[in-house]
Parts: sequence; C-alpha cells; structure tokens
Amino acid sequence: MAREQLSEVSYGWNGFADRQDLATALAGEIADRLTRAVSERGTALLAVSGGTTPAKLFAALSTAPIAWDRVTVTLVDERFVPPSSPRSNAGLVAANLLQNKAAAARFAPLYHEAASIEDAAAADSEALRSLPWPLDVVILGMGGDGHTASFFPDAGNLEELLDPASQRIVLPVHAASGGEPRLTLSMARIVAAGFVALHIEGEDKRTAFNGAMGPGAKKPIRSVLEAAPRRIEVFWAP
Ligand SMILES: O=C(O)[C@H](O)[C@@H](O)[C@H](O)[C@H](O)COP(=O)(O)O
Repeated sequence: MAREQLSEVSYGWNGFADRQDLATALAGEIADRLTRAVSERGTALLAVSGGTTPAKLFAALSTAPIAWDRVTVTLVDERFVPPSSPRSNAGLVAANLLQNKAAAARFAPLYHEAASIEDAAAADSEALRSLPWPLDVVILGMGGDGHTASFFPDAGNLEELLDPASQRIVLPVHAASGGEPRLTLSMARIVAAGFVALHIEGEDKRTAFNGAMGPGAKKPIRSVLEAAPRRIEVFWAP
C-alpha cells in the first residue's frame, strides 16, 4: 500500500486496474479484519456507506466465508426515508450485502420513523449505544464535492458533524446538496474504527480527491483524514 505524505495528512493509495479487482481485494481485506475482530473479541462491527459505488463490493463481500452470525452491520449514513424507498441505504444493503453468507449478519439500521430527523437521531443514538463499539471496519464513499458520510459542505451543522470530540453516535443533517434530510454517524465514531477504507471509482472522483488533498478550502473528506488516528486506505479504480 503506497504512502502519500501531504503536509499534515497521510493516506494509503490502493489503485486497481478495474472495479471488480478492487471489489475482490477490498472484500478480502474487510473479511480478514472482521474475522480477526471475531477471534479477538467474539464479535465484529462493520459500517458501510450507500450510494452507487459499493454494489460490486457488497456482492463480493456477501460471499466471504466468515462468521457472519457474529457480525453486526450498520450504516455510515442514511437518507431519512423508509427501507422501501429506492433512496434507502438500508434497502441497498439488504439487497446487495445481506445476501448469501452475509445474510446471517445482524443489521442495525439508522432510519426509524420519527416526527423529525432530530428525534430520529436521538432515538438512534440510544438504540445504537449497545452495539459493540468501536467499529472494526468503516467503508466510506466520497462525493465530487468532497463530502463523505453525510458531512456535506453545505450542511447547516457542519462544524458539529466534523467535531472529533462529539459524544453523539448519530447526528441529523440538513443539507440542500444531500437531498433528503440525513442521519450520519459522527466523526468520532467513524475515525475510531480499527480500519477505515475510502472507496472511490472513476477519474472524476480521483481528481476530486486529489483536489481535496491540495491547498484551498478544506473539504470534509480531508477533515476526516486529518482526524483519523490511523492512516485511512483509499481504494480506487478507473
Ligand atoms: O448515502 C450516501 O449517498 C453515501 O453514504 C454517501 O456518502 C456516498 O458515499 C457518496 O455520496 C458517494 O456516492 P456515490 O457512490 O453514489 O458516488
């Protein structure tokens, strides 16, 4: 894993010839780390992102021969929609990851029907408190604007979202660029993970990532890289 050192931020760069090679390699890395967590602490906690990128990865990971019945899967973030919605990350995970061998995993959703996104976030923080924190593996995505999770640059509460000291587990997000209101794991919970991978695909995303690593206004993805106590590994394919 090549190392890029930039001013005060570093990350591992793992480039692949094509998206299926990336999915196979990253699924193997995740499976190894989940297996190690189960052997060390009897359980493992995985958080994945939604969007259009992860489907191949989810399909590859779903067939991994690991002790899925000891694994809890949750989401890095979620749109404030029910699982039946085509916009639902829970629906995406159910259809693509919690299949095959991974169907035996426990799933902890972020979306709960509530009067407001604020009420849902508060309910989430209570419901998720009993999960076996810290996360063992987090898979992040990134938008062309440098957002990751639901840390959108135009979020009204971006400072709170990026606060590595926040004790909250789940935070509400209102950001026009994010579409529906969102629920997102807090920065603190994400960066405390044993392994964080950033999964991006396509030239535009590589350009956006490199831009976020350069001078200029700090993008949320850079804030996450800087806050992470362990080097984050970037997985990219054209
Ligand atoms: O709910 C979401 O949309 C994701 O959690 C979000 O953070 C995603 O990772 C990026 O927006 C990239 O999305 P694409 O994979 O669709 O480009």
